[in-house]
Amino acid sequence: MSVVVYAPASIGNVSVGFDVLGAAVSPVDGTLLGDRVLVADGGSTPFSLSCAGSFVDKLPENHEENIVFHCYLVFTRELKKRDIAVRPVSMTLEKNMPIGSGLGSSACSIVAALDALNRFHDQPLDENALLALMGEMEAQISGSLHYDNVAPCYLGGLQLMVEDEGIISQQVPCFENWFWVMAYPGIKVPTAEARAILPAQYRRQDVINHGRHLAGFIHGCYSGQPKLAANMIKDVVAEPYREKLLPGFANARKYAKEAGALATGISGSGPTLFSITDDEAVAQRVAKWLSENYVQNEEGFVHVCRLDTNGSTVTGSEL
Ligand SMILES: Nc1ncnc2c1ncn2[C@@H]1O[C@H](COP(=O)(O)OP(=O)(O)OP(=O)(O)O)[C@@H](O)[C@H]1O
Ligand SMILES: N[C@@H](CCO)C(=O)O
Repeated sequence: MSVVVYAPASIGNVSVGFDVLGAAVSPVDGTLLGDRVLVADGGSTPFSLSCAGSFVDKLPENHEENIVFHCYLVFTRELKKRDIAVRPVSMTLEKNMPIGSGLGSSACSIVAALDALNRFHDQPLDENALLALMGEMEAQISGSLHYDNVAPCYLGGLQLMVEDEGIISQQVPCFENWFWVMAYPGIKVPTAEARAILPAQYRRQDVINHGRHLAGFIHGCYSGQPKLAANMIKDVVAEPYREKLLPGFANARKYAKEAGALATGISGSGPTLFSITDDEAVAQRVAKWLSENYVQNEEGFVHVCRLDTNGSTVTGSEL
């Protein structure tokens, strides 16, 4: 028996909810924008890991530094705590996501690995326990606990972190007709560095605006007011400080607005940007412009996406 799990790209923060809001996305043309992990019977070897995929060269050379190995360690730790037998596993990571991109690349590997390990063992951990482990792994990589990539990547859709009453994250309704244009310029911005440049404290007016924007956005989503929700997509917490890490971001946002996009922001800690529109022609026009003007090298790409409401999914038993 073996299982392959696909985990999609995600947009941390969605501009308006620093560390507490995230959205999973998938390209409309069916391209797999996410990592896949295969877990198969390891036979007489307790654990092995091999890696493939278009971004395999960007992974740490030592497999013990790969987050997938650490996922195996924490998963087996949890099984041992519960007196559940750990099976020998042979794992393969298909690394399709650029690292340090703002697309939740580490979250893709973490979610695909833990979901696949759990399925291979007949789901001994429930959704919340597994999500808590995913958060632990993301914190190990970025230096702080935030679920805004792993939660949408695992559960799908637009997710709000409530982190109370035993609930980590819950889904918020969003607008099915929105296109999310994702543009990765091809340069790297490490999450830990993009967090280190943020202020430790904020002015009262910024706190008020942040609360107004996030509450207004969630209200717009629940009351079916797309224009209000889109107008609320403004970031006073991270974007003003991170913009300098993203060459051409201000220009790109200006172009997208003139072209008719509803909102544009930094995806996670960047350098990927997202731009929202409800008009496919606008999405294609913005995507073309971003390909020609925001992408900096051959590693960059642009995808027109929809919200991925599935989150991580089984794609079969072979890669
Ligand atoms: N399987 C893996 N996938 C991605 N990064 C990994 C993996 N294993 C180890 N790493 C390391 O984790 C770090 C990930 O860095 P970072 O958090 O900036 O990337 P990211 O997850 O792509 O960021 P973002 O969430 O903004 O997309 C890198 O140092 C990378 O070498
Ligand atoms: N909320 C996180 C997402 C990083 O992937 C940040 O903006 O730092």
